[in-house]
Amino acid sequence: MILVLVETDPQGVTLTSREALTFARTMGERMGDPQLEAVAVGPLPDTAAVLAHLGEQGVTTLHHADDERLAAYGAAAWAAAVVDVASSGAARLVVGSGTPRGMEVLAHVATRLDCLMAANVIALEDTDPLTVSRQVMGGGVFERMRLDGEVAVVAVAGHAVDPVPAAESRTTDVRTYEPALTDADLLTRVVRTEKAAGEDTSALTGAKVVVGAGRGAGSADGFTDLLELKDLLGGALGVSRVVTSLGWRPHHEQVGQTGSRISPDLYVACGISGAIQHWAGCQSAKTILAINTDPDAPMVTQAHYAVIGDLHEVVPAINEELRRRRG
Ligand SMILES: Cc1cc2nc3c(=O)[nH]c(=O)nc-3n(C[C@H](O)[C@H](O)[C@H](O)COP(=O)(O)OP(=O)(O)OC[C@H]3O[C@@H](n4cnc5c(N)ncnc54)[C@H](O)[C@@H]3O)c2cc1C
Repeated sequence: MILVLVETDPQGVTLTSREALTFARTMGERMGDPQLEAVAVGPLPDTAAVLAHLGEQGVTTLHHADDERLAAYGAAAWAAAVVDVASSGAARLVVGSGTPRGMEVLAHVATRLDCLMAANVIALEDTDPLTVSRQVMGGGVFERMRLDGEVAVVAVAGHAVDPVPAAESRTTDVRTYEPALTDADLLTRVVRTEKAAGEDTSALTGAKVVVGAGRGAGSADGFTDLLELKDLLGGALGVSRVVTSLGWRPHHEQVGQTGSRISPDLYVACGISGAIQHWAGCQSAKTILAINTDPDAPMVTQAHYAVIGDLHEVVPAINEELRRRRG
């Protein structure tokens, strides 16, 4: 059995957990172990939506740890709940998404199961022995890792795969259980959660088109055409750290290792050099168009398409053409 720890939100199973489900299903199929089960811990915001997502991914059973002591997140308690299912079901793999919570819980799970763990995994290379590719150093370096053991824990890097539905959807059975929790499991618990004011990154991380801007914008006043392009394409603005450090744009627009990770269909990177820390946040874009005066800038050499030129000339020309075509 392949067991996936899923995180939920009011829309059902989170995007990164659905990605982890797709990844786990593919692993199971290649390992000859297609039995895919899920575990969710604590209250579910919308059970029907969660089950719809799980059924679509081919999950046969949802193990729901429903215990009031789990209402507040705590890594050790969540891990105890996951280990309960993994041990009783003899899971061969425990998979989850590489979110901060996912990583934290899975690290506890691997310790409790005394088994191997690979984090930031982006691809399955081989099944015997289990070999995966993973990204490190903020996505700038790729490693191949072999896990010589019977059971393994895998944290899947965000946006490494698309959440593709299974060939056949399932009706997912729900098994509610109360995991065995010790006092020690409950020592660390979240007591309050609050959103940082003005730091809503959802428009950027969920955008299908992102117009990126770097130092090449020139100044805080240099964004007018870039913002117009963003509006014409129905997208979001993303910027480099130089731009936020200089105070030209707010931090929640930053893309990269210390900003948001984006995976749009199109990333138009204007006046951005493509430093490794920026690349870490945009490398999952399906198509990258770089606009830059330097033909040797890493963003240009790694992009699918590039326009070599001054963004203050190129972007207004694109905007004009888009407006003309739209009449
Ligand atoms: C620990 C750490 C974490 C970091 N995290 C991040 C992060 O999350 N995100 C991030 O972005 N950076 C991050 N950085 C900073 C990163 O290393 C780079 O310094 C930064 O990404 C560079 O921003 P930039 O490309 O806008 O500027 P520059 O590197 O100065 O590049 C500007 C580019 O614009 C081009 N250009 C200039 N004028 C024009 C013009 N008129 N038209 C077209 N092109 C023009 C130039 O040719 C150049 O390629 C981090 C650094 C560290 C050390």
